[in-house]
Amino acid sequence: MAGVIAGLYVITDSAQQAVADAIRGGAQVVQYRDKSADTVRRKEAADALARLCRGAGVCFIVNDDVALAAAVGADGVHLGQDDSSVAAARAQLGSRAIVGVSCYNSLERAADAVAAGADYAGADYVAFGSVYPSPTKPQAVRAPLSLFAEARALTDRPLVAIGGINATNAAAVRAAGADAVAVIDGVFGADNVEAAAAAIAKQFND
Ligand SMILES: Cc1ncc(COP(=O)(O)OP(=O)(O)O)c(N)n1
Ligand SMILES: Cc1ncsc1CCOP(=O)(O)O
Ligand SMILES: [Mg+2]
Repeated sequence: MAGVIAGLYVITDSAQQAVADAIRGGAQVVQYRDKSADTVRRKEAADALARLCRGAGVCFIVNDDVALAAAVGADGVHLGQDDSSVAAARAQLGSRAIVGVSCYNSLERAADAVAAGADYAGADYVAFGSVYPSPTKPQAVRAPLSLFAEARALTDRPLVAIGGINATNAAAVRAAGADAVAVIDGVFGADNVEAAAAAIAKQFND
């Protein structure tokens, strides 16, 4: 696993071939995000993605579901406001797991997420967004790009931007201070997934 959250971070609900294409294009992190209640399908898809990512040396994160992350040996979990706490996730996944937290447009939420508790180290990365209108989640709260400079003043941990990011705007997001961009439509909505991933990933290459 690549332990670092940086560059292109793709989010998918399963498509194996497309994920392999995105990794070839330069994705460094893959998140399994599947809102389906079909637990058998979720386990099979997460298992397959975990194997793919392990083989490629790419970091694999499960969205929302700490138990599923543990069951498939994922590198970590991504938690939103409706999900488990960082402390509970760490207790289940162990101290080496990567725990990311959605902060929407809230610096206060980010400060709380990265704060260490008595027996846990806080979040490993924090995510802000939607930074642009998102085709996947149009109702998502919007976060200004100026938030990244403010967030950098409160933590050294990786800052992830999400929402409406593509090859055209990724450079502006990086320039604003994001260490990684989490992308669904801008990669998996493209005719050529590998090329779309490469066009975003290369903007983080220097
Ligand atoms: C990297 C990353 N950032 C933000 C989110 C959104 O998480 P959340 O707010 O819990 O919303 P859902 O994705 O669960 O609908 C994410 N998944 N990944
Ligand atoms: C899960 C999530 N949270 C905020 S925007 C978003 C979806 C991102 O998808 P896209 O890259 O297609 O805008
Ligand atoms: Mg969530």
